[in-house]
Amino acid sequence: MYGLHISPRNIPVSWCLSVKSDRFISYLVLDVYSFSPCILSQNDMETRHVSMETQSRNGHTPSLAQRGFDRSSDSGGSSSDSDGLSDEEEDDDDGDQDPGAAASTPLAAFLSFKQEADRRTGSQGSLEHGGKVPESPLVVVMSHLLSFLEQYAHLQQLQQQAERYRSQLEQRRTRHRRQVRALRASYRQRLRDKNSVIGSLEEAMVQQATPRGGDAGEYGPEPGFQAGLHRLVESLCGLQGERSRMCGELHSLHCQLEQSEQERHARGQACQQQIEELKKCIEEREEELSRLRAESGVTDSEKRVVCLTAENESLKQSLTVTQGLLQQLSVLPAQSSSMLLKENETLRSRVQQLESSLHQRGEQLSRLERHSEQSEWQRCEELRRREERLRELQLELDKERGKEPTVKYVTRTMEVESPATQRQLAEARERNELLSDKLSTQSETCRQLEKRLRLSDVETAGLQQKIAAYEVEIEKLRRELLKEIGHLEERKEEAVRAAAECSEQQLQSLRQQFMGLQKRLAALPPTLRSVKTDYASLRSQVRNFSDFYGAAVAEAKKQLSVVISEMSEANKDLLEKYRKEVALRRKYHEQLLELKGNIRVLCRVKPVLREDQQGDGQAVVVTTDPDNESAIIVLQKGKSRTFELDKVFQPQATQEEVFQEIEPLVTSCIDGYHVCIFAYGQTGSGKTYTMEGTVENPGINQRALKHLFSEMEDKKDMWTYSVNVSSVEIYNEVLRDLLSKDGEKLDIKMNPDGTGQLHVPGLRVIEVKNFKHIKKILAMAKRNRITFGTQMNHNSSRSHALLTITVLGTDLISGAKTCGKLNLVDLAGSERVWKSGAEGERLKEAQNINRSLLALGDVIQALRGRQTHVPFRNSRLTYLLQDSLGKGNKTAMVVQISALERNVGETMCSLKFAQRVCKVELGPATQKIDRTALCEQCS
Ligand SMILES: Nc1ncnc2c1ncn2[C@@H]1O[C@H](COP(=O)(O)OP(=O)(O)OP(=O)(O)O)[C@@H](O)[C@H]1O
Repeated sequence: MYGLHISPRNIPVSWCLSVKSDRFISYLVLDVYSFSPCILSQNDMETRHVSMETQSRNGHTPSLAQRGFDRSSDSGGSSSDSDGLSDEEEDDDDGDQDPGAAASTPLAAFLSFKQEADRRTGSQGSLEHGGKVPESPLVVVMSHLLSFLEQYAHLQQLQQQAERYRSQLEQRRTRHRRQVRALRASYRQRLRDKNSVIGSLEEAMVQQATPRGGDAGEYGPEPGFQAGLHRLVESLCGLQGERSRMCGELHSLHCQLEQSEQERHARGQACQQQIEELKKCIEEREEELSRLRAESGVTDSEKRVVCLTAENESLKQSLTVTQGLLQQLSVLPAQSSSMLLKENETLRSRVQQLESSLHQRGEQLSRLERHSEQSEWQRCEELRRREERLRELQLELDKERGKEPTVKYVTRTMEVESPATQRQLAEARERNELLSDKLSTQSETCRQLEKRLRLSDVETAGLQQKIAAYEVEIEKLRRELLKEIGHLEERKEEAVRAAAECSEQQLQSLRQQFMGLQKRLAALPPTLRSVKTDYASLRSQVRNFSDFYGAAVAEAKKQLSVVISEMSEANKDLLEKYRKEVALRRKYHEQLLELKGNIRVLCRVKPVLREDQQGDGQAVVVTTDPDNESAIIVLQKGKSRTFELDKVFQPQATQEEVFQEIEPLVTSCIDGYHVCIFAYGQTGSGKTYTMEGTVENPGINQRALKHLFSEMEDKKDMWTYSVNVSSVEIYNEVLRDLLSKDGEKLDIKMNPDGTGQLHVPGLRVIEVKNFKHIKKILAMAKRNRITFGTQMNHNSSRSHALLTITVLGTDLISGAKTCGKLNLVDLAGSERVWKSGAEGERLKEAQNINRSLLALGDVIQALRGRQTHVPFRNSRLTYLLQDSLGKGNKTAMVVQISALERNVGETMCSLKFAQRVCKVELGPATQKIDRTALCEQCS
């Protein structure tokens, strides 16, 4: 176990932090005066305790750091008094400044002690546990604190070094001052000597220049002149000696300078070495810090989190196992299983809660880690700034060194130019003062840094407290979790126990069931025997039943055949009756038609359309009588005239209503009659609309064919039919096939078989199978018909169109054959040439149309007058309709009229024509039926 306590017990002037383990106790002692840390083992502390007690009894309280720094402070003290020392003494003093002195600081002692402790811990741990002993977070914090202190000690060392350099600088300055003083004195001396020499020389020169009297002057030098010369020679010799002495001095100064240069160089190297060491130390610290962070500290918390997660996982697994167990025990009573499920749910939610709280704690830890990282980073920053400062100091020092040659130069030139030397001296002083100022500011900076360090210490302490609090909390949580796990384990065991009990009960009940089944199995053989006898008797019964069943079926068949024969007889009677009924219906139908007249004339009034409401004569002059379906009244020039026809359709009459009226005629075609239905009227009165109609609202043609096919379908049990279709147009008295693409000109000829029937060679006749087919044929015929736009009709049919449908029927029972023919004719519009404005080709068309219509009128007239000769051959139209318009045929004419005043003339003409037709009697219609053989005339 590790523990931390602050013990002011035996050290009244220092704070003591002790790291206590099972094996050893280490003390970190912080001197309150010098703020210098040192590490002591237990023995050291014992010794120290004794010595301090002794010293405290003597009334003296020494500082540990003071002791540790005795040497450096001593050297500082000696340097402060070095002003009065000689050069030799100063050199000795400099030589005492050992760059490796830092190794003897308390911090170095601590480091060596710590390494020793680490080594011992490692060896002991490996011996005891055979592995690594995990470091407590407290130890990690301690080591962080110590690394702080270590760096602080480095800073102090740097300060001391700076102090040393300052004192050295001061010494050099004093030495230079002394040298300058000596030089000045020697210079003055030499000046005096020179002045005296100059004075003696001047005297000599004056003496030589003075004219001498007597012979003595002419014969040899005077004794004064010789003495001056002698003095001159002497002074020259003195000057030479002086010069050589000065050279010697200069040489010695050179030597001194070189020596000092070398010293400086050595010191610079030492400084550099120290800086390198410091850097290495910092790197080591950083590595150690990262290692610690990886192994302990933050990782420790992470390990705990991992540990808790693993525990959580194991809990989850146990929960899964419990769930599996619960599923296996699903046979347990519903109540207990639901209870277990509930418990399971609560346990799961509890585990989730714990997981979430763990997650929160993990987050808190990570926040703390971030915070500590931040403070670490700040510390590193601080360290870096200090390094930079140190570098600056180094640079300044180097600069100072670089200034030496200037001083040398000054020394050299001092001999000749004294004022210049003085000026440089003054400048050097100023620089010195500036340097002093800088030094003072640096000292100030150092003090500030100290302050900051103290603040960071306080912060570290706060962080340490926080870490401790978090650890306590984590420990609490861990205990809670363990408690919860224990609780869960108990519950799980209880559930397992309950499940085991329940399964035991189940086993018991199963055993009982098994015993019961065994008993029942023992009682089964006699039952099986009785069942076997029953089965044998049943088999024999079944065999007898099949014989009985065969006889019964044969009897039933006989009875059925008798009944069927009776039924078929009855059916024959019914069929006969039905045939009679059909014949009767046909007879009545024919009688009805005969009563109505053989040519039926219907009138359809065209409604007034939007396009008709243009121009003059828009008044409606045609009216119908609602009480009389046969009457139509036309108002012309103030006079009204009533026409009586078979049927008059109102303008609003539909296509279906019109067809209903002629439907009996179409039906008679199936029965072998020749029927002709044609539309007559002025151009644009609605003939094509009535016959062909539109796509949405088809006219008589399409509806008649549809009706034919529907009738044939109804009679298919008794009759088979084949339907052939052909279509021609008569344009300008020329016959053209509307179902042929080449549009070849056709001719009407007598059938060479001698029956007197007409026949058109080359006409395309198409057999139609169903109604869809006929639609296509009608569309083709419509496309091929010639139409042009006229003043009366934008899409006027300029030809007579004839659609011929031949229906050949065969009675399936009697073999009788019928041949009916239905001619559906859309006549070209009658028009007044002057009114339609036709000319050229249109005029020719109109003339032909009118001519053929006139021929039709003539035929009608002849038929009406029962003339022996009917002029059918006067036109192609009448010639072609000969077998449908003649006697024994059924004909219906739809007269189309316009109700407008402007067409009243044509309306009158049409109605007059219709009335004439109305009076035509064709005689009773004859059925074209061959009861013995094929209908030759129709084939
Ligand atoms: N009962 C009606 N209801 C609605 N529109 C009609 C009716 N009768 C005729 N029309 C319309 O009147 C116009 C002329 O009719 P249609 O072409 O049938 O006359 P037409 O007598 O055949 O003329 P043409 O002899 O010149 O061929 C057509 O657009 C047609 O749709």
